[in-house]
Amino acid sequence: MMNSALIESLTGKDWGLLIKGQSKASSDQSWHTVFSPATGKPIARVAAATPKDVDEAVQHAKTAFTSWSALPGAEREKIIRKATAHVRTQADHIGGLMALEQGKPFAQSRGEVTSSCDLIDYYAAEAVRVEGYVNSTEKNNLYSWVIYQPVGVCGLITPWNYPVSLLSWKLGPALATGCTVVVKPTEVTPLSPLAFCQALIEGGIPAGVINVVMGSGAVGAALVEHPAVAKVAMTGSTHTGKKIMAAVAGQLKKVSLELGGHCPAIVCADADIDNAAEIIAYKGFRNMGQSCSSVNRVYAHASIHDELIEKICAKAEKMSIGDGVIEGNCDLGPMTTAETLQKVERHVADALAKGAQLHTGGAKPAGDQYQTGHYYTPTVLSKVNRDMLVMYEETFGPVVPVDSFDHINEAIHKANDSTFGLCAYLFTRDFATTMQVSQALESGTVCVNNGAVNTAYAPYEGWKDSGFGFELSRKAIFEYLKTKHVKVGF
Ligand SMILES: NC(=O)c1ccc[n+]([C@@H]2O[C@H](COP(=O)([O-])OP(=O)(O)OC[C@H]3O[C@@H](n4cnc5c(N)ncnc54)[C@H](O)[C@@H]3O)[C@@H](O)[C@H]2O)c1
Ligand SMILES: C[N+](C)(C)CC=O
Repeated sequence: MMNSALIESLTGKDWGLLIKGQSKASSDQSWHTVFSPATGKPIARVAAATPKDVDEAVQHAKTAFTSWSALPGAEREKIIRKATAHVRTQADHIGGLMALEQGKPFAQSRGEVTSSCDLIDYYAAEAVRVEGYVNSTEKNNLYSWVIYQPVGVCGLITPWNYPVSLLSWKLGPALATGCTVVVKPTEVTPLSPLAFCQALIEGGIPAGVINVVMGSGAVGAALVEHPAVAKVAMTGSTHTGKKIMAAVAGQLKKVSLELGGHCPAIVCADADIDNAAEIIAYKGFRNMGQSCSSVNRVYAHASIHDELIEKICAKAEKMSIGDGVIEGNCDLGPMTTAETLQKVERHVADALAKGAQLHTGGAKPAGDQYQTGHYYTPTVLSKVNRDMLVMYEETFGPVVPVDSFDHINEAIHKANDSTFGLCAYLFTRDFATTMQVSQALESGTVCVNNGAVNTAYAPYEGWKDSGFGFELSRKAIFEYLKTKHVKVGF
């Protein structure tokens, strides 16, 4: 729980851009206000960067690249680990800002900060493992080896649902490989990623290696288009991802895009139904469904359809909802933005108008304390079909629609009938079904009988409109490296 002294220390301030380790106002003195999703009240103001500020940040990152990339990997590892150790001491402060601006309950926000440090440490360990290799050649006096070198200045553009975690996925490999960065957090939740970067710098990351520019999508566009930015890593909507692809087309820079999802869960007749219900409720409702890997639609075998719905509803109804700044251990907070809440309301209304059945939720929670903020109750629908928005558009809210199937091929067909391909879930005890279905699903990640989509050691990449380019695992390292073949004759 956040005490009033902590809340007071975090609110009502002006936060500057972070350029070469210095906090500064934007060149045109413009500010952007950040609002609380729980109360609708202003929390703080952040400087809104101009293209001139973006250029300044990139130039400092470019200068810092020379010395940071020249450090031995072991030295970078030491500096990064010292910095994350310092960030951990600031977890209340950074997690508090996240709870205030994003709505995620304080305990979960704080946990996001510390797990992000763990992830950056995972990559710090990789700094000494950027290895090349030697080839056998066509002649005895010819030598050939392949080495990897950091790409240079990276533009890291992030969304509001996991404002620190999704930044750490990019910062970790970028810093470990010797790249320097300019971060453009979303305008909705800029405070926690800014404070996270500030703490890394206080902890010893040299000035200029990490810079932060805040502001709207136009600031992101200026960063993407800057000729000295060698690589862009962005997490966000498919719509913005496509705009970034169009913008970089003229410059041919490296890009990785983690975009939207519409993740299916298939529950077979032989599944452990309690486990399936628990994971579907957790993945469908946690963070108010504002996750790219949320369970967005369920296909349940007809024989267990009703039982599964009953069990998901029981989990949903037990979830506590509150202002996660005050009730730091509640399960769910408000949704982050008014637009996302409106989208959820529109999706549920559309489904009901087209014949869906509402089992639980479908409205704001009762009680005066929920009427101002962006609150919504976890919602379960059945009798859904492909004509309903909720079955094909990313809802990004706490709604689990459940359809049924008779034969597994029907479930596979329905699961793949999507423009997205980020994650999919399967619940079965049968090994052959596991092999057949996981092979057939058009998705970058398939989780069978579990919901732990993101682990440091496994690659994460979307298929189809969910983007491309790796995050997490050793594979992400190569997103921040250039390959060089050196061929020598004596
Ligand atoms: N695949 C994943 O790993 C993953 C993870 C989390 C969220 N997401 C997706 O993110 C979306 C929600 O986040 P959001 O609403 O912040 O997304 P968004 O696309 O609106 O914004 C993401 C970031 O891009 C910036 N931006 C906007 N226009 C830009 C432009 N023209 N050029 C450069 N940058 C620009 C924004 O300011 C923000 O910082 C959802 O679609 C969700 O699925 C995907
Ligand atoms: C994968 N996760 C939950 C960290 C963020 C996706 O939105």
